[in-house]
Amino acid sequence: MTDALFLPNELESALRQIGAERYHVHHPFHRLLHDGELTRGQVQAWALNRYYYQASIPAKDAILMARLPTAELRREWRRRIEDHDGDGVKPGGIERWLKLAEGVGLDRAMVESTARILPATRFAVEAYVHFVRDRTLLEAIASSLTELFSPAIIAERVSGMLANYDWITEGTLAYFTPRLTQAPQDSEWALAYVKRHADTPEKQQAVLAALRFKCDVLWAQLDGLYLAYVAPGLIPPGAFVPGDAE
Ligand SMILES: O=C(O)c1cc(C(=O)O)c2c(n1)C(=O)C(=O)c1cc(C(=O)O)[nH]c1-2
Repeated sequence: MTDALFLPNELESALRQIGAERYHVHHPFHRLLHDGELTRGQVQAWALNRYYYQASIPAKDAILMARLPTAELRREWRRRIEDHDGDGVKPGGIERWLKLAEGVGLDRAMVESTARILPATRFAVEAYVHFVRDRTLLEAIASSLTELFSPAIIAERVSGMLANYDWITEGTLAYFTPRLTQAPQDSEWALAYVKRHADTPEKQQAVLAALRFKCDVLWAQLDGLYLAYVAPGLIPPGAFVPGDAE
C-alpha cells in the first residue's frame, strides 16, 4: 500500500505526535533527574556524557551547513554554530555546558577530554552526526526537529533540579536560559522548511523517520546512563565512576 500525501499541517501534527510519544522527556532517567532522585555522582555522569552531545552539535551543524545550496540558507544555519561555539568574546553553549559540569563538581579537563564517557553516548552521538552527513538534506534538517519539544523539558528540568537538589544553583543551570529562545527560533524555521519541501509521500515518510531516529539518539543516551549508573550499575571499563570526581 502506498502512503497518502499529508497536507503541511497534517505533517506537522504527525511530527508533533512523534514527540509526544518518543521524546526523551518520558525516559525514566529524566524523571529521576528532574525529581531530585539522583545522587550527585549520577548527576555528574549525566553532565559528563551530555557534554559529548553538546560538543558534537556544532560539528553536526557545520556538516549540514556545508550541504546547503544558498548563502541565505547558510546564514540561517550559521547562527546555530555561533550559538554553540560563541564568538570568542561571548561564551557559547559548549562553554556554558562546561560551567554546568564544573558546577556539579567535575574537572573541566576531564570533561573536555571525553575520555570517560559511555560507549553508548559516543555511538549514539556519532550516529546523529553521520546521519546528517549521509542522508538527504531534508532528512538532515528534519532530524533537528526534536528541538520543537525541548523548551518544555528544559523548563521542567530547571525548576525541578533547583527545587530538588540543594547543591544546584541557578548559575550552574544557566546553560539552559538562552536555549529557551534559541530552540524555538531554530525549530520553527526547520519546521517551515520541512513542511515546504516534504511534498511527496516518500519525502514525508522520510522526515517522519528522521525525527523517530533522532528521538532514538536521545533515548539511547539515557538508556546508557540508566544501565551504568542507576540499575543494574554496569559501568563499562574506562568509564567515569562516581566518587572519582570528588
Ligand atoms: O535539554 C534538552 O533536553 C535538549 C534537547 C535537544 C534535542 O531535543 O535534541 C537539544 C538541546 N537540549 C540543546 O541544548 C541543544 O543545543 C540542541 C541542539 C540540537 C540539535 O539537534 O541540533 N538539539 C538540542
